[in-house]
Amino acid sequence: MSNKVSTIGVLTSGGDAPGMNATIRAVVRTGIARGLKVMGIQKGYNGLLQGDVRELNARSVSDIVQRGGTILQTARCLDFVKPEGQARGAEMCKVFGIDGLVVIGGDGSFQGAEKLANLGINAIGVPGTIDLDIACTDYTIGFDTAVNTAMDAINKIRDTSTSHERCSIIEVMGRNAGYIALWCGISSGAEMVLIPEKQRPTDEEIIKTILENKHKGKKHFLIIVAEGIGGSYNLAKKIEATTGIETRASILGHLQRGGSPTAVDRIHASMMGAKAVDLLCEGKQKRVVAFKNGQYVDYDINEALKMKKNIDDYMYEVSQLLI
Ligand SMILES: Nc1ncnc2c1ncn2[C@@H]1O[C@H](COP(=O)(O)OP(=O)(O)O)[C@@H](O)[C@H]1O
Ligand SMILES: O=P(O)(O)OC[C@H]1O[C@](O)(COP(=O)(O)O)[C@@H](O)[C@@H]1O
Ligand SMILES: [Mg+2]
Repeated sequence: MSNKVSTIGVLTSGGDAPGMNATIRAVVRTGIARGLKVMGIQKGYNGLLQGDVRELNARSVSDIVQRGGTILQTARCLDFVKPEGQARGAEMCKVFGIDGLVVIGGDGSFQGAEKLANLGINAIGVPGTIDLDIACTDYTIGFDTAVNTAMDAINKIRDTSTSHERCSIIEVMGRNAGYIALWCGISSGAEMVLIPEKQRPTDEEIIKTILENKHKGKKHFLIIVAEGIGGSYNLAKKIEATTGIETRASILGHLQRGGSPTAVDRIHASMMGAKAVDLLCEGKQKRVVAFKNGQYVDYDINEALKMKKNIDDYMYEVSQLLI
């Protein structure tokens, strides 16, 4: 079957995520294997508007499968949210002969991809975010690495917390999503996990839980707080003042977004990147690549953007039982 595209572009957009480089590599090498010309667009939609575009060959993506970040760099581009910016973006694709685009990013980036597709530049989204908050897919590139990086840091904090018989509050990323916090809570053996999707317990309830556990013989305490809940330093002061238990807060921050991707991230990233190219070759329009029920599948971008994702209630309940 003949390809429906001849030149494709690839960009990364929104927050970077470990594994994005493996996706870029897969897009470039699958594209070349399918007989396509592949153009790399630097710094997301910003680079597209500025014409920061260059051809990539198989060697351009050597030695990156194991690297965090994104060699194409990324950006949040406000101009692209406006119709004039989107029209200019479509125009720039035409200038560079790009007739299909792979957009690696989160739901915001997919909205941009949908707008480009409406302007005649077919675009396919690949879910790249450490937050796991894209509804159509069970997996987003970067999540496994971010959770493992955070877990590793939490293990280290736990060592010193145990030695001093302290309470440690650890804030992990996720402005609107509690997946990293919940997975870290269960995998690190935290007493409590505070996430934006669930009603936050009051300070008094948190303190009551700590004291109940102290009476049962617990000597140190671990509380994981998602960024979207925040307030970790204040909570630490209040716990210490009320219970007399020395309490320290640590905000892990951007270290969670970097680092060499895990095998899980490299595999999903490679498979999803290859699938995005094959969808373009088949002429499928406005799709998002997803991993659902153990299969790589694709959805219409608009349908994907309308889907809702909820934290698994049973998983949240179990996180509260294992203390
Ligand atoms: N409604 C929209 N229309 C067009 N482009 C958008 C829209 N929303 C976001 N974008 C583009 O996608 C970029 C990344 O979106 P953002 O929400 O910051 O990250 P993510 O893609 O990781 O969710 C934005 O900076 C903007 O350029
Ligand atoms: O790096 P910034 O701009 O401070 O953004 C922080 C946010 O980006 C993330 O790391 C990733 O979010 P996106 O993938 O949606 O961009 C969130 O967990 C965090 O809340
Ligand atoms: Mg997002």
